[in-house]
Amino acid sequence: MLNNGFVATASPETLRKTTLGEDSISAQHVNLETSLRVGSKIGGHFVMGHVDGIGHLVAAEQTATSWEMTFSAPSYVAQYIVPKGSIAINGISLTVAEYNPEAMQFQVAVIPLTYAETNLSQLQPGSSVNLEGDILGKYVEKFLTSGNKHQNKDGGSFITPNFLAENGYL
Ligand SMILES: Cc1nc2c(=O)[nH]c(=O)nc-2n(C[C@H](O)[C@H](O)[C@H](O)CO)c1C
Repeated sequence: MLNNGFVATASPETLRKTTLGEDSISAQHVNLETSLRVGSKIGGHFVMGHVDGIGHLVAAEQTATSWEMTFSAPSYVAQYIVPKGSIAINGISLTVAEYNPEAMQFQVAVIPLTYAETNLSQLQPGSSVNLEGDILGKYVEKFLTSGNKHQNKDGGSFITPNFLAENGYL
């Protein structure tokens, strides 16, 4: 800890996967958030801080009530994006307004509070951002692709597409 801040160590994995590894990172503003307390209200979705990959701002358009920002995402992040689902951009919990799977681009509507409090306001077309897909999608993917490894006491798999659909995951 310093008097006016703190120092963090970035591992090689972090430098590989996030914008912290880019040459242009120095002197940039960062978004800070204290950890969620167990039992407190959740204002967005579960942001783990585990960045999956880097995306880019494609375009930003100011409307009467928000900034509509379009981002591109690499395929390994795009696979977790669903319309009206959640995504973390630079650690900010945001709702996906629209998703274009062919272009691997998605849009978010940034409200004035978020625009004022985060570094989204400093992005220019082409700026890189850290993307984190919703962890719920990662668990669903794991269960659906892990075959019969997850068995109930009778040897059958209890996680089936029907089970997930009935419980609101699909
Ligand atoms: C789920 C969610 N979605 C949006 C959104 O679609 N657009 C937006 O501008 N803000 C959203 N927020 C709130 C932001 O996460 C919050 O304002 C910032 O993290 C600053 O605290 C949240 C929590």
